[in-house]
Amino acid sequence: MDEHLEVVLGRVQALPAFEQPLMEAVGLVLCEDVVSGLSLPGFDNSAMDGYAVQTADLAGASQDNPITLPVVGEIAAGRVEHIVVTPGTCVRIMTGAPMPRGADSVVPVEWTDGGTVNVRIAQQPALAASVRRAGEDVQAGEKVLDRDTVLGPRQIAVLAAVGRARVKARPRPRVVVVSTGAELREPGTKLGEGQIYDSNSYTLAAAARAAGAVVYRVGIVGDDPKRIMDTLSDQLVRADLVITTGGVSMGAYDVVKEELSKLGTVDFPQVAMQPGKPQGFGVLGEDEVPIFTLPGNPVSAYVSFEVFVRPALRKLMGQMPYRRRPVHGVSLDGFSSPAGKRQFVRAAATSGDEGWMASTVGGHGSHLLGGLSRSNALIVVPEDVTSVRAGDQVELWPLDEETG
Ligand SMILES: Nc1nc2c(c(=O)[nH]1)N[C@H]1C(S)=C(S)[C@@H](COP(=O)(O)OP(=O)(O)OC[C@H]3O[C@@H](n4cnc5c(N)ncnc54)[C@H](O)[C@@H]3O)O[C@H]1N2
Ligand code: MOO
Repeated sequence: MDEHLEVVLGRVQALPAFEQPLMEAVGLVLCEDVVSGLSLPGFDNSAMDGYAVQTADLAGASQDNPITLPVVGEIAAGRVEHIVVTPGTCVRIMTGAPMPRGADSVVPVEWTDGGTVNVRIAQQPALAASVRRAGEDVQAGEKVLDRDTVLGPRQIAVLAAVGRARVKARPRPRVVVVSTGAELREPGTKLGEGQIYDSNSYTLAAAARAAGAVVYRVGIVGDDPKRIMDTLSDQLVRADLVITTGGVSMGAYDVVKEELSKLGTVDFPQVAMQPGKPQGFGVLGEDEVPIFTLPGNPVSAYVSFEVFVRPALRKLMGQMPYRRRPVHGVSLDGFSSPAGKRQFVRAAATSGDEGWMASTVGGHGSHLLGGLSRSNALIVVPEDVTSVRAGDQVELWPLDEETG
């Protein structure tokens, strides 16, 4: 399994970065150091709704001994008023409004009678109280974000605040998902005898989107070799990565393996893991677009995505770490595991005061989707372990932590 993952990660390279509007860049990896062109705050301004004053005028002001000052003007946020606060006067001011010349502190309105012609002030502010200084947050010329930062809401906040409309970031990979198999029908339509709904293309499209990709779910293409190959070649123009499912084991109609093997650019190894033994990986077309041909069994397809495709998508996006961060915990159930294969067991895991605990859900069969839907983790059993007892320490992959 590790060898195959190395092959995959050796082949997939991070997508080139380009300038993106801020909202397109949410969740992407920044590919430049961002230096602020301006200071934050950009000018001295009030932190309170109140009165801009000369502090010295209010020496000794108290509840019992309020001091009255004439109000010589008013400044709201966004206004430029060239009013000067001279000794013995004050200016009504709103939060975020530029400090007028002459004033050296702000009295919050709660300490006053709220007057607009004259105001009674019952407390002396400290010098510079409630004044937000130009540049106290960010200085012009200062680096605000480092290259390789993943852009979340807090990083987008500072980018917008320093006036950036676009940033250089690695784009979301475009992923094409195709499912093969003559038995497949689209959910919402009627099933005939021997037919099943195509769940894999939905599973994989959802998983790729959760990992950050833009997904084109092509859906069912049947098992006609020409149709499969034509669809793949048509889709290549909009794909940074292609995923197919089905048709890669030993059956008489395993056409994906048969047809793609002829190209010589896709390999079909048997990987020592369960589920997910029959794998296919390689490149297609002039642009050498990476392709994963995942097994058709639904749980195998999903586990294969987790083990191989998700790390590849994260590498395309430049998002470290590529692999899921494993945790350690206790298995609450005992079960057996095949010798010589790494096994991924569906589990419901919780993390509490005593660390991680995991119960197995459903059976081990690669067709058992009911249990998969109740799981939120995989227990990973090494190749040389053939039985896990209740209470044993195990490696766990929590599956719902999209950033880890
Ligand atoms: N003689 C052997 N038979 C099988 C072997 C083997 O080594 N020797 N390996 C088994 C393993 S393990 C797996 S996994 C599967 C892989 O099969 P394929 O990738 O060829 O997939 P199919 O045969 O097309 O389908 C397998 C199974 O999955 C269902 N399926 C397929 N696509 C979908 C879909 N989009 N949504 C829902 N379910 C899907 C399909 O109906 C089959 O039941 O091969 C074993 N056999
Ligand atoms: O190894 Mo297959 O991928 O489990 O059912």
